[in-house]
Amino acid sequence: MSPFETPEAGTAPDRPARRGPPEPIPVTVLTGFLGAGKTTLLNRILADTALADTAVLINEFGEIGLDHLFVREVDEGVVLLASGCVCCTVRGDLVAALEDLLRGRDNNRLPPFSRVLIETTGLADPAPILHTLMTHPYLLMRYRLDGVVTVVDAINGGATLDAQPEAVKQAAVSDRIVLTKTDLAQTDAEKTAVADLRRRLATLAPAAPVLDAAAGEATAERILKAGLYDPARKIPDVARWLAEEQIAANREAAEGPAVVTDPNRHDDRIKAFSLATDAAIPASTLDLFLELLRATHGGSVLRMKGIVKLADDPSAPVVLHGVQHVMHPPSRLAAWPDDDHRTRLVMIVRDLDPMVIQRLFEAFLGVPSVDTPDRAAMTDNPLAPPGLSGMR
Ligand SMILES: Nc1nc2c(ncn2[C@@H]2O[C@H](COP(=O)(O)OP(=O)(O)OP(=O)(O)O)[C@@H](O)[C@H]2O)c(=O)[nH]1
Repeated sequence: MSPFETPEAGTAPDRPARRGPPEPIPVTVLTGFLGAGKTTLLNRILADTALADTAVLINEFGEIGLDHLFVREVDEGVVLLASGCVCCTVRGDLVAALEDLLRGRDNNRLPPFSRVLIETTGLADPAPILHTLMTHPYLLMRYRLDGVVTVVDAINGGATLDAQPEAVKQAAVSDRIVLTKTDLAQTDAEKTAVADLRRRLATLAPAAPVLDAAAGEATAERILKAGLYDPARKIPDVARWLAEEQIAANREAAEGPAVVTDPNRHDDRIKAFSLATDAAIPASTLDLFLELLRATHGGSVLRMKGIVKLADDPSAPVVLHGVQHVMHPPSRLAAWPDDDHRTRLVMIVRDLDPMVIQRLFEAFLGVPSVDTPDRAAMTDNPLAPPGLSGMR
């Protein structure tokens, strides 16, 4: 009997029932650079009843994960992968999480799911993830890589492709590209930049349709069910990246996995860290902190997201999203999404010492510290960035 065949309960052992292997479960990888709009898209498509039986794995970069709080109806089908990036530090966790999902499904601990969606971190190099899904012997028996959906931010996308090689890879391996934030392109210059970005994406991923999220094109039906992932339909670089992964996998098999525990190992220039406080923050203090951050270090902050306890109503926290130089309008939640009621800000910065921001944050909160200017010294300073001097 083949290892895939199992006798039906009650059948005579000498006449095993002929049952084929279970249908492999399609896996979709949702990727895209920091803040491009992956979680927003995930929420939108999970609301589609056609995806009610989807298990979701979320990978986050940073010491404190927040994304899982914002995915609608977090239930036992949503698994938060360990801190660190799924493409390097937690590749083993990805395999373990996928195995665990199957076990849960097989022993009825989890509801039966018929699709898996993996949201990668914004910094993920997709090649190792795809390589794992396409070559791991056990995963191959029960799962099949269905497709890669890459989310690209229409406003920041061009600059991101210039500066971040991961973003180029994310676009090049995609089966579908979801272009977000086209609604924010208002001026002629911004609209021209979006048209340039579309041309660039067409060169990087010639076979991938580009779906405009703001125009309602990114429906569950259109972005999932891509068929079977086929590296041959991608630009030649993709096959090379996947081949490099095979070399890395062989080395790992020979020498054992590299022991990496630092979620910041991804790129020495990029650091993820978090700020947290119990204190309720006055809205004006938060505004000033964000304004000073933008004015002084805006170019270095790739991503900022957080949940904030405001002094006016500490029971209704505010969710903040900053993506490079764009600060998205904050939204107010009716209640805290989990038991942790502290303000938590996750920052991902490039070429900046996290301590600089940590001190700035503490100065605004009024935490005394040696060699740190207090808030008044910054805001009343005639040399303060425009818009800040004289503000309280
Ligand atoms: N105007 C507009 N805003 C959008 C759109 N898509 C996403 N956003 C906003 O962009 C911000 C970041 O979106 P997220 O979905 O958190 O981005 P992400 O890719 O999951 O972020 P990371 O997990 O940090 O990489 C949020 O404030 C969203 O509301 C869009 O099409 N238009």
